[in-house]
Amino acid sequence: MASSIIQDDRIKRLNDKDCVEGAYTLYWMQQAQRSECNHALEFAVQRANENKSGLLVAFGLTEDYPDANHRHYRFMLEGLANVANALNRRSIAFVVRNGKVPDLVSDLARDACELICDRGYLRHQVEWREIIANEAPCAVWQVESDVIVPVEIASDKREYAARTIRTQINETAKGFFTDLSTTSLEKDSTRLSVNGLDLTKIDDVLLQLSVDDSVRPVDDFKGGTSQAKAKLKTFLSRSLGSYDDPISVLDPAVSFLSPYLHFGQISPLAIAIEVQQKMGVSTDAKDAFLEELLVRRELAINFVHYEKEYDSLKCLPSWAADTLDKHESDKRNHHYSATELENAETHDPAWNAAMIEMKHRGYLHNHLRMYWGKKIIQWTNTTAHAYRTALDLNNKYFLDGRDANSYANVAWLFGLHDRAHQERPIFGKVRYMSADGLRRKIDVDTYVSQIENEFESL
Ligand SMILES: Cc1cc2nc3c(=O)[nH]c(=O)nc-3n(C[C@H](O)[C@H](O)[C@H](O)COP(=O)(O)OP(=O)(O)OC[C@H]3O[C@@H](n4cnc5c(N)ncnc54)[C@H](O)[C@@H]3O)c2cc1C
Repeated sequence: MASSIIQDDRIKRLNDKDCVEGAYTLYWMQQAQRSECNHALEFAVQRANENKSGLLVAFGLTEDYPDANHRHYRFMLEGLANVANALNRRSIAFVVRNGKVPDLVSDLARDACELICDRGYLRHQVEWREIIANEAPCAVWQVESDVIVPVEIASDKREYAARTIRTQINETAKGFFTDLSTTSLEKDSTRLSVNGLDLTKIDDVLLQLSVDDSVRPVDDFKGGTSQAKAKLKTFLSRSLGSYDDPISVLDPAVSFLSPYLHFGQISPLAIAIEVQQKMGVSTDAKDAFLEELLVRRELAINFVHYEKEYDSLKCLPSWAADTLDKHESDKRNHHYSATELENAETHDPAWNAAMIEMKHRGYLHNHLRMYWGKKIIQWTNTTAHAYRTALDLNNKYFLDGRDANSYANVAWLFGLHDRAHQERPIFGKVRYMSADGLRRKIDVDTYVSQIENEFESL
């Protein structure tokens, strides 16, 4: 059922200042880059109507966003162009400005009655909110919209594994499966005059930005909510029903939604509701998908929220750190530098194909990500070097990189959220994955020839 009610658990005051006289109510959009099923946006509309003010939505584009390159910026700008059109249709003003995010938001906050922001969980996102809540002369509200269950409701501590958070998250999720309807903005705000970047000319915007352009945009993924919804529609009609079946390499039954989730171009709640409501699909298939979207994804968010060292090996459980340490000097039969790995110059055609696909498509199926990452541990000389190489390549090439999922899953390769296994060379008690293990999951030969055919000439 559609409702404009935003659960109190999603809302938090970030300072104790009052609502003041101002030219507009300001929504600083950063994580939830969408106009649909965005609790922060709907809350901002409600506050603007209450304040009898217009609504300005502002996005801060910074050239030195951690680890971002041309591939990420283009995808994001395509999404922001979608947001601009959608907000315009709702008579809401939207501005994207380039600069230091806290400075440009604080600048706009000087003329605001109130400021509303959404919620990302990485270190710099938290720091930006703290600075802005301090500097804004008005009340600042945070509204959490990129999880199904608000992170502190899911758990009040860092969880050990999926098994320790699953019951609580599945139980509490029931209270949050409420679709969100839109509230009309009473005061047309499209005439608010604020200068920003022209999103009808993304190429020009990209030329103005000094960002790393060594990683090119990809053909298979275009950014934006409309693209995300098209992917979801295809997934629901063609693949959800076989989500719990073994994968076909040529046509994997996955949603391809991770880049859109990463940039907040689609809401996890909206996806989950559509999955639940889909007729003619088994409960097992739906549950298997929700295990990933709800339990695993929100376990990763629990991890970056409660673990300060989420991007360092210090985050590992002690059993994993100890066993890797004990086996660090074990002999490696193959040894590659970070450059050889990045150039896909190993003896293993399946691994090379995965690296090539990652570089050119910006995406890999989960089984291939596992194999790719486990082999980096096996073929590099220290755990620290393996961790840094895997995380750097992950964040450089994946469109969904630099996400809570990136940090949790790269650390998972080294034992995070996992249990001890039978001890073996190099890995110690950390889970191992062999080439045969990959062969049991996918048709490796077909996969390798498919990648060679598709990307050989590039
Ligand atoms: C070494 C390694 C690195 C990874 N790096 C990333 C990364 O940088 N960014 C990223 O989003 N995911 C990462 N993952 C998790 C997972 O592989 C991807 O989320 C998934 O493959 C994305 O494809 P999809 O959207 O088609 O997934 P689907 O199977 O359609 O799943 C739907 C959604 O559920 C979530 N999900 C699926 N699998 C996982 C998982 N294992 N853990 C947490 N959430 C999951 C994602 O949000 C995904 O979009 C990594 C996994 C491994 C093993």
